[in-house]
Amino acid sequence: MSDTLARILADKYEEVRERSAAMPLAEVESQARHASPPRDFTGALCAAVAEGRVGLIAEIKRASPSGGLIREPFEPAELARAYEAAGAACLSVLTDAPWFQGDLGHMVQARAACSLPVLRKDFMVHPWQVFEARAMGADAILLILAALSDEQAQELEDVARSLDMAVLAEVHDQRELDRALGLETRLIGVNNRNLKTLVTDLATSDELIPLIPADRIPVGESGIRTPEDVRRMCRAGARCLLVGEHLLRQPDVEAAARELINAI
Ligand SMILES: O=C(O)c1ccccc1NCC(=O)[C@H](O)[C@H](O)COP(=O)(O)O
Repeated sequence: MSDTLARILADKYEEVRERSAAMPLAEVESQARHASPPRDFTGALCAAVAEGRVGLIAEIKRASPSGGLIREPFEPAELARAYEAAGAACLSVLTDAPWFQGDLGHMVQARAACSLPVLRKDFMVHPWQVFEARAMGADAILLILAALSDEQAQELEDVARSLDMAVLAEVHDQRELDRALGLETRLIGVNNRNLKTLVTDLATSDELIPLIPADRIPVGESGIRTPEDVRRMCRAGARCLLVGEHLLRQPDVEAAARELINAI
């Protein structure tokens, strides 16, 4: 099967089935509603942009389907501190285990090591995962429109909003963008990576970001490596960027993040 997203989702539904059997929804919801308040993810991005900087969402991931093993040794807390020192606005932490060697513990460690708001980067398909994310400290979740029906996306957004979490709605084509604009979130991520084929092309952002209405906040995602890539995303209309692999492959992640933040 060549559709990577479909394979990931099949595993994810099974994982959620097992985990929710071990802890009932009401229990994980109660933990989420009693967690300490979330950090302001959207506000941190807006503040960076208002100060004339790139609003960088710096990613923490050990591995990925397209990149294989990306960083070893892998120290989420150290990476979080380096990203914060560089001036990143927010963090994104992969928590999917089978495909990214991620773990909710990575998110907990990263968030505890800094004051930045943190996105739980995973394949969210059920409210149980949103409650779990908040219970473990997440300030924001990702909703991948390619992985969700309109009804699912709306339900997950409603749960996140009820917990004061931010939502990053991710799209890869115009149809998904139109659907994302039916949600209330202001954060619209344009993923340059096709999650079916894993091919990355920054032209996706050139095409879609100009179509995003001015009352939303476009976020360019994936395949961003150089200061010129950053300027290209800015020319398209996105001053907020989500960057992972390029940073994580550098020995000095702080310098690498600073180079991208200061590219405009
Ligand atoms: O990165 C992958 O191979 C991948 C495969 C299937 C689904 C999602 C995938 N990645 C998630 C992301 O979109 C990236 O982690 C994120 O946008 C950062 O991209 P990059 O800077 O290229 O690491």
